[in-house]
Amino acid sequence: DDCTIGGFNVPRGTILLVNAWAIHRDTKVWNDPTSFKPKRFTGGEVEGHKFMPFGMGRRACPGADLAQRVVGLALGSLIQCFEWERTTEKVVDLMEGIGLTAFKVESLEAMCKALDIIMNFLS
Ligand code: HEM
Repeated sequence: DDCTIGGFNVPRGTILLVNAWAIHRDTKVWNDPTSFKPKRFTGGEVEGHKFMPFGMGRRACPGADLAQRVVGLALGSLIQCFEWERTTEKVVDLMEGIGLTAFKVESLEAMCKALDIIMNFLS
């Protein structure tokens, strides 16, 4: 049906796209939005509820629980099983590119070496 959202009249049949990118960077919504502050998401702090990488509501991503477990597991395995080094002393450029998925403007180059514990496991 026709409705009003945030003061805007939205006619029935309109396709609405939620700009999660902008919401995630909105200073009215987040304290210091572009800073890396993992504590935002720990201890049930309020800020975590405003994070919506998997969408929200009825059509939210049904794979969110699986994805969050796999991302943590993959990242943890990479950190625990390998020693990582940068290829240069240059400060890592964290600027993101433009597109549908999040990628870096400058690709991250790194060297990794399997730790003994994982070498034993693999052999
Ligand atoms: C880090 C990984 C992932 C991210 C960031 C992600 C993100 C999203 C987002 C933003 C949507 C759209 C939600 C909306 O329309 O409001 C979506 C939809 C969907 N995702 Fe994911 N997703 C991920 C992984 C997965 C996985 C692992 C599965 C399946 C095993 C999955 C299955 C789906 C499906 C079926 C939909 C469509 C839901 C619908 O339209 O009703 N996703 N996802």
